[in-house]
Parts: sequence; C-alpha cells; structure tokens
Amino acid sequence: MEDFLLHTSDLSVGYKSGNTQKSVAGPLNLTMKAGELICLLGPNGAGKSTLIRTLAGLQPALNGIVKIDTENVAKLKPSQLAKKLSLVLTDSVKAGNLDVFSLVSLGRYPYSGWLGGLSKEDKKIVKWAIESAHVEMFVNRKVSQLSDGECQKVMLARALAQDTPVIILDEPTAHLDLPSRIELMRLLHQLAKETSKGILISTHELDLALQVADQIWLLKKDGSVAVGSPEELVLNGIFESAFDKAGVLFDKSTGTFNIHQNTGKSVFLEGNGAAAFWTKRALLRHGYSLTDSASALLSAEVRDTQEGTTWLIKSGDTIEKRDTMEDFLLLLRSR
Ligand SMILES: Nc1ncnc2c1ncn2[C@@H]1O[C@H](COP(=O)(O)OP(=O)(O)OP(=O)(O)O)[C@@H](O)[C@H]1O
Repeated sequence: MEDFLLHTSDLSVGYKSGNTQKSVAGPLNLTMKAGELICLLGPNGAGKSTLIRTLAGLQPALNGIVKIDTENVAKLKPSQLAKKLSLVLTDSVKAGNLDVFSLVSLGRYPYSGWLGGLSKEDKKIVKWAIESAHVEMFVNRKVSQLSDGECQKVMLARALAQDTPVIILDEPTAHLDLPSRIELMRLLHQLAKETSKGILISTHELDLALQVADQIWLLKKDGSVAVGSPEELVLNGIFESAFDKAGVLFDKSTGTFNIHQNTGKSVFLEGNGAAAFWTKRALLRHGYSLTDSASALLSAEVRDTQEGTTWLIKSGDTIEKRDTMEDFLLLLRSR
C-alpha cells in the first residue's frame, strides 16, 4: 500500500438526507501513484464532482475509506489534510482585490498560518510555483483583471505552492480555448513527471485525456468505474460504450468521435499524407464511411505530385481525374 499516494477501498460516494441515502458511484477501489496524471472521465451526472469532493474530504463517503499515504482522509484535521492534498475547483477564483503573488502565497498558509509571514523557504517555493505554472508575466496584476485561462493557471500555481503530494483539479479546462486547453494539459503532464506528485483532473476533454493521461478512471452511468491506460480502454471497447449515444460513434482507428450521420455508402481510399487525411475527413463529413476493402463499390485515390494534388475515382478499368477536392466530391456523389 505504501507505494500509493492515494487509494480508496470499497469507497461509495453520494448524498445523505435524513434517513435516505443516494449512492452515486461505488464501490470504488482506486489507486494513484507518484508521478501519475490521472484523468477522471464520465458522462454528465456520472459522479465525477461528487467523487472529487469526497476524495478531497469536502463531503463524507457513504462507505469505505480514502487514504493519502497511510492516513485516512476522514480522520485528518483540515490543517493536516492541507499538507497532503490541494484542490482546485472550477469557478473557485473569488479572489477579489488580491494580486497574483498574494494569491499564490496563500498556498503556503498550511505551513505559515494565516498571520505568519513567508519564510525564506516559503518564498522559494512560491517563486518555483509561479515559474512552474508559467504565470510570471502577470505576477503583479490583480486576480480580478485576469482572463479565465490566466486565472486557471494562477490557481494551479497556488496549488503548487501548497506543495502537497496530491493535487486534484475539477474541470480545469472548462473555460479555456483549444490552445490553452492543450497547453494546460501538457503542463499538468509535465508537472506530474517532474515533481513526482500525483495529479487527478476531471475533464470532458476526451481526446486530450487519451493523449496525456497515464491512467484513466472512467466513471460509468451505473456507478462503476473502469480503470486503465487510455489505449487499453479504447481497444477493449469500454471507452466507446461509456459514451455510447445514438448517432455518436467512436472511431478506434483515429481516436475521435464521429459527429456525422452515415449515408450507408463506403469508400476505399488510397493515398498518404495531408491531402489524403483531409480527404478522409471530408468524406466522413459528407456521410461516407471508409473501408479497407479494395472491393468497395466506390474506390478512389489521392495522389500528390509536383504539379499538385489530384483525386482519382476508379470503377473497373475507368479512371476519372479531378483537380480539386470539391470536384472530386461532386463526382463521387453522382456515383
Ligand atoms: N447536493 C446534491 N444532493 C443530491 N444529489 C446531488 C447533489 N449534487 C449532485 N447530485 C447528483 O449526483 C449525481 C452526480 O453528480 P456530479 O455533479 O457528481 O456528476 P458529474 O459527473 O460531475 O457531472 P457533470 O459532468 O455534469 O459535471 C447527479 O445525479 C446529480 O444530480
């Protein structure tokens, strides 16, 4: 057990009101090791936030135990827990008039106390946290004057300043644009490796999670959890079935969800490189499916030559050539 930073045994999470109890997920036997970035995924309402709040000691477990190192989270005083686990919740930035440096410095309060000033060591850690989260450039700005993305990174810096073995972030990418989402995910991945902390994030970024997570905890609607590497969960079909909805299909070969309705026609497409990749995307968008079978009714090729790209449609011995993707798609539609 000592190898685990965090582990749960037969943990059930949910809500109690009077004599009634509503179990949301469980029993969960989960483990987090040092240096791991874990992505907690699951459809809306599966219980991700409930689990995070329970792991962080913000709400009691219905059953079972959460341990960090060897300590039972439910038995720790808040001041002891604050040295073990830092938590960043979505929309947690209500910092009013504070400047960024002061907010990040608040991460040191479990060590310095509210009234204690920062020691030399505290200052060193705050500086490290600011640099690691890449927020040096707005360290003197008021938190209220930052964008959501900048705030999110400042909250991460505060969590780093708290210097706990476990960091948990609830939907850290919720308000970010795509480049910022990628940047934050990459940063979390790198931090987990460099600091040997265990980082858990809940997210709806399925494709990014598949790329960066060391482990995925996939909460299902029935309250159970599937655990594994991204590749394992995709290849054994668990990932696909957890997000199964009519008309939404997960494509194992590309790791993406198809959002297009299929026309029932399939195309065998030959060709490599960027032009072939984007031709495949255009075909999917137009409702075709792609097949590996050369005997498909529709057979085509994308050819990159020095003169440019050409698209060929083949039927029997006849080959028709088009010089733009648009003309190629028009011709295909007439077949
Ligand atoms: N305070 C509460 N009391 C009772 N039930 C609650 C409470 N908060 C949430 N729930 C219910 O618990 C279930 C899990 O909710 P939770 O917010 O943990 O899901 P989630 O996976 O984080 O969802 P989302 O992806 O939509 O954020 C839902 O059915 C929700 O309605």
